Amino acid sequence: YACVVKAQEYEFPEDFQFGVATASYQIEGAWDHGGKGENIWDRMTHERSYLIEDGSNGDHACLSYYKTEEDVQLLKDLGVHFYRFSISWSRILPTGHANKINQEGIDYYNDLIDRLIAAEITPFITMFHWDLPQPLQEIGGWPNALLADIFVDYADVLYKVFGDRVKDWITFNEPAQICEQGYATADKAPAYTQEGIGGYLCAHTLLIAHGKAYRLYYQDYHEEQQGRVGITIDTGMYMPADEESPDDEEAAERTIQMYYGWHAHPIFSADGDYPQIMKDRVLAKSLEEGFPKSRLPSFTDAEIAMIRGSSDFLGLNHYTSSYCTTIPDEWVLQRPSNYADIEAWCYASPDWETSGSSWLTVYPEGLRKLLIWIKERYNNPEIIITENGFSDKDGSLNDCRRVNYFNSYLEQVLLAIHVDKVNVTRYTAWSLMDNFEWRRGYTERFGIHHVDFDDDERPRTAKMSAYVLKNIILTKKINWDYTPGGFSECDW
Ligand SMILES: O=S(=O)(O)CCCN1CCN(CCO[C@@H]2O[C@H](CO)[C@@H](O)[C@H](O)[C@H]2O)CC1
Repeated sequence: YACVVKAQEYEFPEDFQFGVATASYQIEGAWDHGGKGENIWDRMTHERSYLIEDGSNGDHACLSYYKTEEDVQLLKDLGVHFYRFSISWSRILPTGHANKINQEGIDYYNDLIDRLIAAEITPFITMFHWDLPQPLQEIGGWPNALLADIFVDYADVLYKVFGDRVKDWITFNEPAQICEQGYATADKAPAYTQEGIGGYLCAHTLLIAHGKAYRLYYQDYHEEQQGRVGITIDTGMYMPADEESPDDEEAAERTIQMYYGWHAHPIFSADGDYPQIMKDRVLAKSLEEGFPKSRLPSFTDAEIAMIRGSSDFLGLNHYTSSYCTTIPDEWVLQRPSNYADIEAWCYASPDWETSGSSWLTVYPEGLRKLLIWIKERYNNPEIIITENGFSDKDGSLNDCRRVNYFNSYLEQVLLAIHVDKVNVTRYTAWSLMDNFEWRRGYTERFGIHHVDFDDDERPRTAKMSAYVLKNIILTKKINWDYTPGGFSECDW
């Protein structure tokens, strides 16, 4: 095994940056305070609480809306270079439309931004992390193409009000979760089941919205503000179950192209537009199902050109991977769906360590393989890992398994940088603190700080992983034998 390179002798480059991430609905609370309007997660968790594992919601969450000073102190103690957080659209524009701007909402984010800058921490803002204003859902939500221009109006307000101090923007967090889970598989708000249709219409609007928001920045703001605009797209690494099987190889490639390429190819590929394999397969399936045309909308040539290259970095959320194989015909869903369009069966290896989340198993090498895949397919873009993290259910402060996850995945980042020459410039750990984990409520914890949700003060307590991350940021190295004071040794 001499060839197994231990990444321990590698260091993170001098200018490599570390940060942590959160999202507005997951941490802020104050759901109806400070002039904020209702969003689709408020509505869904209030009206359909049975969809949330513990019947909870984000009404109070971590009460971060009232704890800016305390949370910025946590970030200072960690020594992070940047903090990735998201803006609640309905806190800035309560109806979603730019005709009514809520000054209290602006004041809240200005206070956070100014405190971060005073602490020499770069604010890294996500404009949209799933919390769509409810009135916009009532005119159809993202499947309504008109939402693209309404989103651009929102982005315009953000650039104008915060752009003098905020130079790092992400338009959308995870189009697949917003669209396929929001409008097709019902795993995310607004939890519709327009399988094979809702997700495709939603993502079509989102890609146009993203492209237009990017072009607006360069048309009206970049010259003066000199910032950057990107997008965050999530994906696992999909690998053939049997490396010798061409069918499995094809199933894996089809999956990453039609789950990840769906959103990444229009922006980051040389040609732009949806992946050809996706256009071909969805059209063929649609005609087979009796549709007069493809369920996948098509871009005009002008839209393809407008969206192509519309990102200054590639934001990547990665947690886990899968092996893929083709599914037997009898397994193929007899109804339209993205899943049936892909027609692959992907699963985690039983050998991989599990976590507190059913979908998250630990396969660090998957991250390196994915980084190489992106480098080769999208001409070596600047990659910012905008989320990576591990969940448990017990919230233990002695979170050895989370430490193991971070050390192992960061080792793969080091190998990708030094051996494979992938241009990764930043790493963001999900999450700064335990928070509202969507339909899992508070039953799954991703935080490097524990939050006591039974205490009205929502006290934050640093877990061992916070100290380990702090040490990595300080030393720019992975130190497997580092045990912070006050914690018992991990048995690896
Ligand atoms: O790769 S595989 O195909 O084998 C399995 C993929 C399963 N998906 C991956 C993306 N994930 C959304 C992550 O979602 C992100 O992660 C955090 C933790 O969930 C959330 O709290 C954040 O808000 C969100 O940005 C949902 C589950």
